[in-house]
Amino acid sequence: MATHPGGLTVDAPAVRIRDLDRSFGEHRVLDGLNLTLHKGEFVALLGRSGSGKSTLLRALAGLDYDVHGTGEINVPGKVSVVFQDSRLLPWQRILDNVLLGLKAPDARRRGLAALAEVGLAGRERAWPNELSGGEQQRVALARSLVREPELLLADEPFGALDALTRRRMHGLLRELYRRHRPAVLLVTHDVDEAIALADRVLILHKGHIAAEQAVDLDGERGPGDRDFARIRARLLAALGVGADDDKDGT
Ligand SMILES: Nc1ncnc2c1ncn2[C@@H]1O[C@H](COP(=O)(O)OP(=O)(O)OP(=O)(O)O)[C@@H](O)[C@H]1O
Repeated sequence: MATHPGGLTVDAPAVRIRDLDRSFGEHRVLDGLNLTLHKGEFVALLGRSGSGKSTLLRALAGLDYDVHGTGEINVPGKVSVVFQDSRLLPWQRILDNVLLGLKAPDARRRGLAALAEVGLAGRERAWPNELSGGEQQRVALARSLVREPELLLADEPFGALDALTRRRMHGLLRELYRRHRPAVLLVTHDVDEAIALADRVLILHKGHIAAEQAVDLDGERGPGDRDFARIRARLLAALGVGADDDKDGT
């Protein structure tokens, strides 16, 4: 908690990044980047291929061992990460994958509850290779949620799924978010996915956050909706993409 000079108490943000630089050798990828995420806020990050989205996510997750960098990063104690591939251990059953490294007296009960939440009740003894790609991503979400993160980092979590499965996963992620309320940073190439899921969309360009767009939509969010189309057009313009070029995202 922080206190304003006037005595008003406000929540500290979930994420605060100041002047972040990250370079691979001579190649500076992030350049004076500033970013704040509020507690319980769902933010999507768009940017052209190679713009540094994964580099930023890895910096937040504390996984950027091979990068030179400076800047200030403040994240909460409990951070979970979901990647494009589920990264399940093939020799561990589903429940053991969910509980990996989790030390809690009621871990098993929590693991089973998390599996039920992602629609995999009864599958706890299955092996990862017995599950479809979409089901494996459900397990990855359960593994993240069972840790009750204050910040969920997701790097193209649905990028490898077919369109229908992806839409189902959107509904699931939004529902899990509504119930657990972590702050979320979702990296995606897909403008429609960003609008469908996030409350704010950021665009990473030339090493910093070059544009931002609030998604002030209520209820169901579909590409047929007029306000959805308005936000989409703005984001595509900020990305420098013509609306007709974007059939496959950025
Ligand atoms: N380990 C590394 N060594 C050297 N350069 C790297 C390394 N990882 C990333 N880069 C470079 O850093 C830049 C940003 O990469 P990054 O993966 O963060 O981009 P991205 O926006 O996530 O791209 P994409 O959308 O294609 O996944 C790229 O030019 C990439 O080649």
